[in-house]
Amino acid sequence: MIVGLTGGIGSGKSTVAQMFRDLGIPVYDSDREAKLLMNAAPEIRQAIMLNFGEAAYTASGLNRAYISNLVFKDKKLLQKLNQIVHPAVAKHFSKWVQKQSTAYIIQESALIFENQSEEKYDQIILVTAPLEERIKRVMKRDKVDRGKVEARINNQLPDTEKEKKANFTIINTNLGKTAETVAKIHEILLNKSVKQ
Ligand SMILES: CC(C)(COP(=O)(O)OP(=O)(O)OC[C@H]1O[C@@H](n2cnc3c(N)ncnc32)[C@H](O)[C@@H]1O)[C@@H](O)C(=O)NCCC(=O)NCCS
Ligand SMILES: Nc1ncnc2c1ncn2[C@@H]1O[C@H](COP(=O)(O)OP(=O)(O)OP(=O)(O)O)[C@@H](O)[C@H]1O
Repeated sequence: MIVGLTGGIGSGKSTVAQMFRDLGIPVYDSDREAKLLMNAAPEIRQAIMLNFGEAAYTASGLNRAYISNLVFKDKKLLQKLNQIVHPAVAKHFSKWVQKQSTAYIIQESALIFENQSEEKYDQIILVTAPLEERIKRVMKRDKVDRGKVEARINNQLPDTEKEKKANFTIINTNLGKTAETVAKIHEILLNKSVKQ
């Protein structure tokens, strides 16, 4: 059974993902794998340099600050980047799935609803938190200004839209409560996987 784990920037997806890993569930981190592929796959590297210029890479690899400065204020460029990266991630994920053997596995991705890819999942878990709290968390975590966080939020759907489509919503404001909710969802998913 394939479970999607999504939520806007700073909602706490990675925090929740770690809680599921602690329960023994494999989690595929799409952000992380996208970055690895952007560095390692020659055809992706080439396509990115062609569209974003040589400055897209430095000696140490992908120049994330340079690319994010371009794409999060220009929807066409973001679309271009997504077109290059997302199919490669999807292919890599399919191979990864085949190697797993637990009752269910999770794909963590910020963009399940934005990409209209909900059909790929048997169940979808949404992580939410109040907008202002999310902005503050990311400003603190990444040491960036409010504008940088808001630019990304502007390229994501509002939680009100996502809540309608998710099977489970975790309101992540208190870590203890979040862990309790994760444990409950885990039990439900184990039950569902038996019935499948
Ligand atoms: C632009 C890049 C280089 C910036 O890297 P950076 O380390 O600053 O951010 P990171 O990848 O950790 O993303 C953090 C958050 O930004 C938001 N975000 C990232 N990519 C996107 C996108 N294409 N559209 C909307 N929001 C996005 C998400 O909330 C994500 O969780 C990077 O985000 C990227 O390569 N994005 C395109 C690939 C992608 O879509 N990844 C996300 C899911 S596969
Ligand atoms: N309930 C919480 N209370 C306080 N801080 C939290 C809580 N949940 C997560 N955080 C912190 O907020 C920040 C964002 O959380 P996390 O990285 O898990 O979010 P994310 O949704 O994966 O973000 P992104 O979309 O940027 O990858 C982290 O520094 C994390 O430690």
